[in-house]
Amino acid sequence: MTLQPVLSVENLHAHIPTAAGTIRAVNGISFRIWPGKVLGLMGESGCGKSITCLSVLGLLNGAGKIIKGKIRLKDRDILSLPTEELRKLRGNEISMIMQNPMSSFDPIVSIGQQFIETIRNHKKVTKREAITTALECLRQVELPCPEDLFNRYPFQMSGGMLQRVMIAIAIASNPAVLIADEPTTALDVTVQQRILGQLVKVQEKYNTGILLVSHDLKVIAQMADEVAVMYCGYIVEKGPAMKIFDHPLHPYTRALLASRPGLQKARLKPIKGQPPALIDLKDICPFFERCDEANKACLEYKVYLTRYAPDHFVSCLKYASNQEVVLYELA
Ligand SMILES: Nc1ncnc2c1ncn2[C@@H]1O[C@H](COP(=O)(O)OP(=O)(O)OP(=O)(O)O)[C@@H](O)[C@H]1O
Repeated sequence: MTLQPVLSVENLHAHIPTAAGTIRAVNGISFRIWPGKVLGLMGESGCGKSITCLSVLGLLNGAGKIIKGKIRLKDRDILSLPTEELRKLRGNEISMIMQNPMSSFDPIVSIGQQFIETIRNHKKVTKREAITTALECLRQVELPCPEDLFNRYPFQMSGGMLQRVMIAIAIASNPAVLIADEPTTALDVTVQQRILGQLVKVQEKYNTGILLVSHDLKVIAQMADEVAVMYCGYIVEKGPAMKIFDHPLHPYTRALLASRPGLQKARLKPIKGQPPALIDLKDICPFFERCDEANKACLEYKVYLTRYAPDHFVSCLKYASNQEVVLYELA
């Protein structure tokens, strides 16, 4: 039997219309998530990571629009599903854990009530069955005294505890895919490690495929099997985590690794300049202005993400063969 990805995203474009112009937030990205594997999505702030997650979850909600592309959850075409079907899918086969757990809970409803309602929104079970499932899931994420937590309100819990409740809610449906957008950013290091440990348990126990978004390279290095590096709405490099961290190819990936506290001991070197505005982004290599290795040819040829090794992809003229580049049309 051939292994099927749990989620596949193909040539996804998502734009945000604003009064000042169109923000090209996601520009033709493709990736797959495999059962029981973690894809780490990393890149600077504003590069389109969250808009990618929201697109996959069908939660752009009018703020943005998917212009083209395909998103498949196993063999279902998510983009063609009616809103109600998509809502059922969310919280069932595809679950999410967001950066700020406090804003994901209703402050005036107890944790237990919110947990039970979420379960019963997606499954035809009695209240008693929902309580049993909820308590079991809270125990799985090693929260002490789940019965006591049931009666608490979100403000009576720490960020780390709420994040674990979010994971408990996410696993209640045994999801095929879990989208975790900066799940540990707001937490101190000890709590962060506990949350990451929980995610690994979910991944192993349920064979869940995880899309893990983080700007923390250590988190990505610790968790990801594969990594996609995003810049200005493009994936500029993609491959096994070991290759991306040990032998990065794209000048942006190398600059990003050198600029962030991560695994290397060398002194941090900030990336010069700023990313270009995504409003009416020009159709040239988005890293051109900041790249130490750029030359005139970068302005003449367009390079797509191309295969450098069987499992390693990069979009940079340096690595492209003649067949893989296209002359820009002169304006
Ligand atoms: N609701 C919105 N209205 C207008 N622009 C938006 C909106 N949400 C995101 N953007 C813009 O879309 C682009 C991509 O944003 P996105 O939130 O996906 O980036 P990100 O990589 O997740 O950043 P961060 O790491 O800071 O969360 C940015 O230029 C951002 O300013």
